Amino acid sequence: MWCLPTVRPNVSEMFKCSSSLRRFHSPMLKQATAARFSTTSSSPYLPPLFSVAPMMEWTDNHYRTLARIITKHAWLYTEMIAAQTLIHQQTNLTGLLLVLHQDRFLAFSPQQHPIVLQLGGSNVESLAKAAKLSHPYGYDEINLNCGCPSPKVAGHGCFGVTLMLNPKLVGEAMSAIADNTNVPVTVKCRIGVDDHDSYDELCDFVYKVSTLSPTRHFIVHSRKALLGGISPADNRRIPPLKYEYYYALARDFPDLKFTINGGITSVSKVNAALEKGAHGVMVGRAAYNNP
Ligand SMILES: Cc1cc2nc3c(=O)[nH]c(=O)nc-3n(C[C@H](O)[C@H](O)[C@H](O)COP(=O)(O)O)c2cc1C
Repeated sequence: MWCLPTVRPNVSEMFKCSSSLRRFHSPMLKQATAARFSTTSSSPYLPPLFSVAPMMEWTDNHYRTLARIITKHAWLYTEMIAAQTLIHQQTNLTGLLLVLHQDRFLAFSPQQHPIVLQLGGSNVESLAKAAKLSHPYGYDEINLNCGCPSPKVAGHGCFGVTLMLNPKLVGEAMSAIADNTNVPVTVKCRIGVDDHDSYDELCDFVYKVSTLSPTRHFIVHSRKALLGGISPADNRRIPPLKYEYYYALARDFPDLKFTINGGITSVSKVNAALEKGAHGVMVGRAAYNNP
């Protein structure tokens, strides 16, 4: 049995922390980025210290170009791309970085490194093929979306956040993706879905995915998803954030890395999460609305 911390993290304490932009240009962040690139089998895997979340129709090439002017070190995620789309579009994939006008699916300018490709899908073969198709572009990491509650995504079989209900499938998919790439593979998930919201079920998901595949890093949007008809936007607002689930995962799986996501809206909150022990922090809406 897994258990939550007996003392709930004191959120107001988390927010009492000096805010300083210097942190983002600090030698610590530079070192973390350099260390991550030079990871060998003998050195431990390091997750990005700070990243900008994947956001459909928001974190496109234009936004990422702007973001990279602002920050050299933040990790940038693509919008989610469905594995099936890449397969259908494979004749339009050039395999070259700089042909953005011809290849709007995978091409990006080299300045955007470090950059993560987020895939969506649940068919193991399609995800493997999509990972293979993305290989020539040189993404720094491949991430699987296990958090999207959109009925367009989650409503069509096992895709997005509904994947959390099938950890074995996610483990197999991650293993197949890893077999077709030489970069780290990661999962972005919620803390639960509908009534499947116990800490035990979340641990079961993390345990199965990490034992069935080389996934060592989970990005945790720390609220559950409600599939019963609320909009994707409300699903990012209504279910309450439960950061205690995130910190408990970081405590209970010492061999894995976890990035915290959800409701982090300022530099001081980023720093507070890092000081509290988060391995990495991902910011979504705030990084778009106030770059
Ligand atoms: C417009 C929009 C589009 C999003 N698209 C995706 C997506 O493609 N993949 C994904 O994993 N999450 C997506 N998300 C969720 C964000 O990545 C993030 O988990 C969520 O916004 C919570 O973080 P925040 O409170 O810092 O915004 C999207 C969020 C927004 C606002």
